[in-house]
Amino acid sequence: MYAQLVETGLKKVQSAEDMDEQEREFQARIDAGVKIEAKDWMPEAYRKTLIRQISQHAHSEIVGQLPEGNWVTRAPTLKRKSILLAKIQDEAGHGLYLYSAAETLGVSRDELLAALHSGKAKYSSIFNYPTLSWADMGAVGWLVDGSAIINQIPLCRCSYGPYARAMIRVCKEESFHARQGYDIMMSLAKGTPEQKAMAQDALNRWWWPSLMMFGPSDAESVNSAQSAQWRIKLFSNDELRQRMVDQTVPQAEYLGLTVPDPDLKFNAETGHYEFGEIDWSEFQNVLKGNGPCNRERLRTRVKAYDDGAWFRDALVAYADKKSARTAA
Ligand SMILES: CC(C)(COP(=O)(O)OP(=O)(O)OC[C@H]1O[C@@H](n2cnc3c(N)ncnc32)[C@H](O)[C@@H]1OP(=O)(O)O)[C@@H](O)C(=O)NCCC(=O)NCCSC(=O)Cc1ccccc1
Repeated sequence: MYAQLVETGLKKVQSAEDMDEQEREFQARIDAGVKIEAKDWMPEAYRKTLIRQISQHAHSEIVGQLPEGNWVTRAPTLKRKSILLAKIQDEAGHGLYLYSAAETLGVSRDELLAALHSGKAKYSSIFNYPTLSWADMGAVGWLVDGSAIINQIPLCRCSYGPYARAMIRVCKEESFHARQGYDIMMSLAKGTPEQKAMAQDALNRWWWPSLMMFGPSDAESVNSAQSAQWRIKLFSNDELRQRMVDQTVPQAEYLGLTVPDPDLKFNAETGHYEFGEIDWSEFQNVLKGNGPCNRERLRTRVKAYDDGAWFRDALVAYADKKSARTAA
C-alpha cells in the first residue's frame, strides 16, 4: 500500500535524502519490522501521529458506550441485557487500555480528556448516530464492531509496541461483540415479519455510516502515506472498506436482508463487490460536529466527567493520606 501511495504521488512523505542520520536509522528499524517502544528515540511527528490516532481511538471506545447504553434498561431479556452490559463494559476497558498506551508517549490523560471535552479531538463518526430500536444493538455489533475488527486486526502488527499489544486483546473482545450483534440480527431476521422489518430498518440506517468509519477515500486521506511509511497503517482506508463490504454482503444475504445500495454488485473477475458512491458530504458534516447526536454525545461525556470530579478528588485525597502515613 505504501509503495502504491508514494508512486501515485498522491501524498508527500519524507524521502531518505531529506532524513537525518537518526531518522534514517529509525525508518530502517521500522522497515525491518522492529517494534518501537516507549523509551526509544522517535521523530516528533511519529509521536504526534500516534498520540492523535491512539487518543481518538480511545475517545471512540468511551463515547461508543453511549449509543448502546441507551438500550440497557430496555433489552428484551435478562440474558440479552447481561450480554449488552458486558459488551459496554469491555468498551470502557478498551478506552482505558488505549489511554494508557497514549500516555506512554508522554501525554497525560487529563490533556487527552480536555481535548475531547473541548471538541478539539475527534472520535469515530459512527457514534454520532442514534440507536432507535433494539435491532440497532444487533446492527451496531454486527456492522460497527465488525468494521472495527477489520480496521484493528492489522493494528496488532503496527510499529508501535504498546499500541500493537493493546490491540490483541481488544480484537479478541471485539470479535465476541460482533458475534453477539449478528446473533441479535439472526433472531430478528428469523422472527415475526415485524421483527424482520426492524432488522432491515437497522441495516438501512447503519450500512453507510459503517462504511464511513474507515475514513475518507485514499485520495482524500491526508495522513495515510506518512502513517503507511511508519507502518502505523498497514492497509489503506479503501482497502479495508472493500474488505468490510466483501465480508458483510454474504452475511446480509444469509439473514435474508437487503443491503441498501442499488449499485451493489459482485464482480466475478475481481472477486470483489462493487458498491455505490459514499455520501462524503454527510461524513464531513458529522466530522464538523453537525451529525444527529454530536452535541448530545459531547454534553453527556462532559457531564459524566464533571459529575465524577468528587470521586477523583476523593481518590487523590486518600492516596495522599496513605503516602503521608507511610512516610511518617
Ligand atoms: C482509519 C482511521 C480512523 C483514519 O485514518 P487516519 O490516517 O488517522 O486519517 P485520514 O487521513 O484517513 O483522515 C483524515 C481526517 O479524518 C479523520 N477521520 C477519518 N475517519 C474518521 C471517522 N470515521 N470518524 C471521525 N474522524 C475520522 C481523521 O482522524 C483525520 O483527521 P485528523 O487529522 O485526526 O484531524 C485511523 O485513525 C485508525 O485506524 N484509527 C484507529 C481505529 C479507530 O480509531 N477506531 C475507532 C472506532 S473503535 C470502535 O468502533 C469500537 C467500538 C464498537 C462499538 C461500540 C463501541 C466501540
